Amino acid sequence: MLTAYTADQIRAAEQALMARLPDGTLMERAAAGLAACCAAMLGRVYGARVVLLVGSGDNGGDALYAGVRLARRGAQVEAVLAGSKVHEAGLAALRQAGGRVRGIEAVDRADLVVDGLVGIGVTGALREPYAKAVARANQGPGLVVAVDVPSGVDASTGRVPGAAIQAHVTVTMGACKTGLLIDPGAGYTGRLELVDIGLGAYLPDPDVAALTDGDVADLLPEPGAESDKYRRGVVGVAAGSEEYTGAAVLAVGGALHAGAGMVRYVGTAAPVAQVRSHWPEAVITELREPSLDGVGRVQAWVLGPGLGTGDFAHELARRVLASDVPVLVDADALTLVSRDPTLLRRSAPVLITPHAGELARLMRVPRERVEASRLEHARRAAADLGVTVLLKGSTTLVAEQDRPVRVNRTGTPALATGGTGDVLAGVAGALLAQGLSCYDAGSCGAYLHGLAGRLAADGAPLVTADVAAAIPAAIRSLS
Ligand SMILES: NC(=O)C1=CN([C@@H]2O[C@H](COP(=O)(O)OP(=O)(O)OC[C@H]3O[C@@H](n4cnc5c(N)ncnc54)[C@H](OP(=O)(O)O)[C@@H]3O)[C@@H](O)[C@H]2O)[C@@H](O)CC1
Ligand SMILES: Nc1ncnc2c1ncn2[C@@H]1O[C@H](COP(=O)(O)OP(=O)(O)O)[C@@H](O)[C@H]1O
Ligand SMILES: [K+]
Repeated sequence: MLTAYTADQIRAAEQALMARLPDGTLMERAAAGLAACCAAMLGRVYGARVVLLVGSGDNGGDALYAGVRLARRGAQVEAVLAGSKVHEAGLAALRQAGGRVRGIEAVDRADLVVDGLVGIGVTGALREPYAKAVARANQGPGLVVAVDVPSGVDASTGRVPGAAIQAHVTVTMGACKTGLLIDPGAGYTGRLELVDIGLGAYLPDPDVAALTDGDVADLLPEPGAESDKYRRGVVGVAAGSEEYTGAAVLAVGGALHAGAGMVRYVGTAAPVAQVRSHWPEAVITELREPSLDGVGRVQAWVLGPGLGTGDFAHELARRVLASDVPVLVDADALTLVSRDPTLLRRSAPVLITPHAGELARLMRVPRERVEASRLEHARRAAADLGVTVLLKGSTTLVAEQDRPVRVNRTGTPALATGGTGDVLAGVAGALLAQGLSCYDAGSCGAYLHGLAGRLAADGAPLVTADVAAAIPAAIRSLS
């Protein structure tokens, strides 16, 4: 599990650790790790042009001391001092090692730019002259390594209120910061490198966490010798309509490939015909009325993809949500729920799977506000609605009250294509039916969906149905 922390959590841990160590030890460790990463990025240090962007805090100190180490290995190190003050001891050490102070134009000929403008101490949008320095460094020819956090990214939230460094690599000290995993900040981070400065024992419970292959492999249920199709979990899919038949096919496809013992599909004539021809293994009930009578027992429902938002869909949604099993609420069912919040009054678990626009509608706020503060809105929706929230997007989040928000890191922009959300609903629904909690089903579902998206795309545009078909390969790739 990759765990991440807010700036306040990191500061508290650093203070506890620092109290036991001689002054300067942590910065020394940070600088040593940073210099090693810089050297690896450069390949050859001797003769390389390294430009340090130095702000007025300890983030600048890290950059200066890393610069000292690189200068001693023969790099030509230049420091651009952008702050109202500077870490004086660091600057003196750099000068002694042969480093020089230069103007911002130095970035135009840098092989490597080290962004030490600001780290966890940032407040609000970058001020001048930092913002101009950032714009110039982003346009320059050199590789860019961010110290601790790309300057301009809020370490605790991932918000980017103004200019920010676009890093190729971010070398983060002691522990990962929340803002490096959450968009928009995650999009500025590049590859993430963690330098161990000995903080581990002092860290509290994480703010957010990202699953790894091993975590997902451990969480996924494995059928045992005593399994039968009912014990493995039956997932009900209430999706599709006369107008939208494809969503039903994709959601059932996702569920079938994610290990459900059986999929029961309910829908009207047109989607029933499509589901029947694509998936002979699904057990189908054709609905003339919005009723679940005679459908048979399921362990979890997937409700909503392509369902429509008329009276028929509303009544079907009401009946599904009146059941006593977990329900995944997606797409059109989210529209129904935002119109009629009483639908969510139930005691069994609910996993909602909105994208930013759907969550904005549910929370009655502008979409841009959700996009800018995804973490805050996912958390707030989980608390206000009393449900588990899977907020889709370039980094998908799974929020549940009193748990670290799970961030999915397997996604790929190739998934930004019609119908992939329907597949995800089926996959996560199948995991719910197999007994995973909403929190685990949502986060493992997003993880497998992302891996499957990568496998299906393999460097080219993907066809959505291939994402469902690639779920078994994604599961195999975990071990
Ligand atoms: N503590 C430790 O043990 C360790 C800490 N470590 C390192 O220290 C870093 C934290 O250092 P920190 O606390 O000095 O804060 P930091 O991020 O340098 O920024 C503060 C300065 O930024 C400025 N500033 C703020 N907002 C701004 C804005 N919008 N636009 C422009 N400027 C703005 C503000 O300047 P001022 O307004 O005072 O001129 C303030 O002085 C941490 O990220 C890690 O790299 C590691 O070495 C490991 C050990
Ligand atoms: N840029 C991106 N990077 C990674 N994943 C993405 C990106 N854009 C969209 N996705 C994923 O693609 C899926 C799209 O789902 P959704 O918005 O419901 O679309 P649809 O309704 O067409 O199925 C979600 O799982 C989302 O997380
Ligand atoms: K920085």
